[in-house]
Amino acid sequence: MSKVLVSDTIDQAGIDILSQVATVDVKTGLKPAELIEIIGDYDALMIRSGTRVTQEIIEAGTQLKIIGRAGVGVDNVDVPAATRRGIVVVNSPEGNTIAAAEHALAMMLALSRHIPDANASVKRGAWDRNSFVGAEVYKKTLGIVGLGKIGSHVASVAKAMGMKLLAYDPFISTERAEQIGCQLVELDLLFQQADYITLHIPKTSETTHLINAVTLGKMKPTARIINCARGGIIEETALAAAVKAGKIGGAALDVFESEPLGESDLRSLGKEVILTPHLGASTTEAQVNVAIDVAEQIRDVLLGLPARSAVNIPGLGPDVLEELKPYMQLAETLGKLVGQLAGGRVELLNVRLQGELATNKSQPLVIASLKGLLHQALRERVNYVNANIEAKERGIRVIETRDASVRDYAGSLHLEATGTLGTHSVTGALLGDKEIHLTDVDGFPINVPPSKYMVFTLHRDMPGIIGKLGSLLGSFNVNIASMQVGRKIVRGDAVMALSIDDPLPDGILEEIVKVPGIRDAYTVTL
Ligand SMILES: NC(=O)C1=CN([C@@H]2O[C@H](COP(=O)(O)OP(=O)(O)OC[C@H]3O[C@@H](n4cnc5c(N)ncnc54)[C@H](O)[C@@H]3O)[C@@H](O)[C@H]2O)C=CC1
Ligand SMILES: O=C(O)C(=O)COP(=O)(O)O
Repeated sequence: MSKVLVSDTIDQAGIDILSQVATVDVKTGLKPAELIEIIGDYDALMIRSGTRVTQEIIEAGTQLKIIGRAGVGVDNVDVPAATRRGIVVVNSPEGNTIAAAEHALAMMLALSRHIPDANASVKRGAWDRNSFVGAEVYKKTLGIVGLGKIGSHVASVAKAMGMKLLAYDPFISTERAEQIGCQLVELDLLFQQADYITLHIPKTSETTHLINAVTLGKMKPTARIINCARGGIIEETALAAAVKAGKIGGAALDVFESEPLGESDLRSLGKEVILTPHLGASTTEAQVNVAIDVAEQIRDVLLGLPARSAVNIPGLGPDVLEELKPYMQLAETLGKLVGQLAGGRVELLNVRLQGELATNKSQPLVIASLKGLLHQALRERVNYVNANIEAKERGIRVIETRDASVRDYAGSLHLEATGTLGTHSVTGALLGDKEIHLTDVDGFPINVPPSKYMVFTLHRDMPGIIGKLGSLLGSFNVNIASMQVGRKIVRGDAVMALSIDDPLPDGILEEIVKVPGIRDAYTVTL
């Protein structure tokens, strides 16, 4: 039975799902050294933001197949290191969207009305109404940095509260922003005009310290900043200094450069600064959502199925996956076949999407083709996660082409591999009930479903050759399940595809090519 380590607090609903397929150990608060010591026993690791999954931990996780982040941000996981090792990293992109957006809105209102300090003063026994006169958000300008899932929900609620919305997000269109009721502007303009600035971006090299002494200087002295995205987007010492000097109205922070927050100037600031301990996703609803979402993906991957929200398998979102799954199986089979026909070292793989398939996303099909191609060399060490990297490291160039005009089948996939021993090509399509069929080998039309063990020959189309091959294989006790010949012209060159029940015993290929008329023979395992 597989073993899963849960190293941060997650909802029981997730544990229940994992327990269907694995032994689950919940061990929270582990020190890095403790995690390194035990991770080698586990097939999967489930975390939240509390565990830093470093390269060292990934390398110690020799059995690891998947790292599941029960939440959105994967900045605490060394994703490139996981990818190199072929470990899938999954998250829950939508499970806590509402929780995080509502926390940002709550922070904005709490900041405007001094709720935390007013509450504390009443609890201390005071009745001080003068110190806590607030400001309305109605008709104020909210600047949203990052108009993704959380930023968009913040926008729709803020709009309903009568706020004017500006947004900065270089990756979304003006139309999309307008749909949400936001005016897309440059960052400087947003900084200059906003009364409230809320951050909903990932932490990347571009966004680290996006809010610093210089950018703070561009804001209104009354502006209030909310960060429920990631610590480190704001330079905390610069922010604390700006608040202290009255250069900025205030800030509400849920996330910090280093968590838990240690010694910090922020702690000593007054009612204009509100701090919460990374609570954005901490609602009952969100925790159930993310735990189920990620536990299901871990379960699926441990059962050998694909994950729907893998962050390190490009182009493999749930929508794409559902539609392309049968074609990915086709691509992988064709990749295995063309790799074995090509033999030797493959230097170039041409992946051509034909017919209806030409309008589809090609990336997952290229990855699946490469996975198949590299299977011969790497066996189960190659997967959807590392196929691209492994191919690059082996110097395999990949060309993707599309040809919508090929109409032999609704949609077909053509792979051509060129290597040290020459060029081979195969084409396949899904027929009937999505059954894989090989429809072309080396330019010769055939129509056979692939089987585990196959033999292909290139020969001259002439009487008697099929009989000779049949009796040769019979004499070695090789049972032929099916046989088909593909030819372009009568008595020209032809290809024969044979399905056999067992692997071809050693030494027989050499006998096959001795049959007069047979020029080449290949045996493949699919
Ligand atoms: N405080 C908490 O507990 C939580 C924090 N988060 C964090 O909130 C952030 C946003 O999450 P989602 O909305 O789900 O992500 P998302 O991926 O839906 O949206 C992020 C948006 O930021 C934009 N963006 C990327 N780089 C940018 C840049 N340099 N400048 C401006 N915009 C940029 C993207 O185009 C995208 O539209 C993430 O950092 C996530 O980790 C998420 C959930 C809970
Ligand atoms: O989902 C995210 O990105 C979060 O920041 C939530 O973090 P958490 O799961 O509460 O540790």
